[in-house]
Amino acid sequence: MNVVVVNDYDEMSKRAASIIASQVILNPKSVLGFATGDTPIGTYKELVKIYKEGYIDFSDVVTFNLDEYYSISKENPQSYNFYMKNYLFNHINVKDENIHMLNGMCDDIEKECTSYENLIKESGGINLQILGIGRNGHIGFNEPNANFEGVTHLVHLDKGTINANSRFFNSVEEVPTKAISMGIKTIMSVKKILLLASGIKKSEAVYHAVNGPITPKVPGSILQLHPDVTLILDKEAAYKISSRNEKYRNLSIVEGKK
Ligand SMILES: O=P(O)(O)OC[C@H]1O[C@](O)(CO)[C@@H](O)[C@@H]1O
Repeated sequence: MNVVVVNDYDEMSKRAASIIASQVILNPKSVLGFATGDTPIGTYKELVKIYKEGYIDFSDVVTFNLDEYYSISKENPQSYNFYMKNYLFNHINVKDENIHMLNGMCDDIEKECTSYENLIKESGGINLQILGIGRNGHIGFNEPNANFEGVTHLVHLDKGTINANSRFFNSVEEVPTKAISMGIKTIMSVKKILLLASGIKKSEAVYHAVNGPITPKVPGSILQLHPDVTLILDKEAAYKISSRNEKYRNLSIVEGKK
């Protein structure tokens, strides 16, 4: 695992956006995997900025998203479909037909999951997957005790995740209790992973993902077995790995582009 520590959220976002931009510049037909949540919002804003400056062309890029709440319509402002349009897709020249998002209102979940897996395979596989990490160590919506062999499937959300995500809803009762998510096996089959984490609340999860035993109790720990993972952490998210593990004690702070 390649661990990069930057000062703060803004630097994390700029650095992540420049990695995604380079991927697209080097391979305009890239297949990108996107995440949602608070963490990548700044990255998407930076990416839109780079696009508006004329440096990147998304017209041949294909996208897949990690997950979607079940059952929620794509027009619902709490949906990840809405989020992606709002923060990214409405502002860049990615083609609608190249955007793939899970349908949180599908009638047949099994069919939805199988066809999503097939679409990923037909696209040639994901070149670069952006990941966040939950406070409980989840990646995508693969909650603790997730099956490491799992592909896209219906997930029952953990109480901790429901509570953490209630900040996006009017009340905790409104948070969906289920979601459809790429599985751990789907995530592990991508070519390159960029995991972003910011803030002290992520510090424990990051520590266990990077330094702990590889265990379904911390789904993110499986990433230790992936051949090409870069973590971009701000100082707070890196706090526990750098204070508890000699190997990471002297991680240098990489100055982001101002
Ligand atoms: O960035 P946040 O809001 O802390 O969420 C962490 C992770 O949880 C999810 O929202 C669940 O999929 C991810 O998209 C995200 O990376």
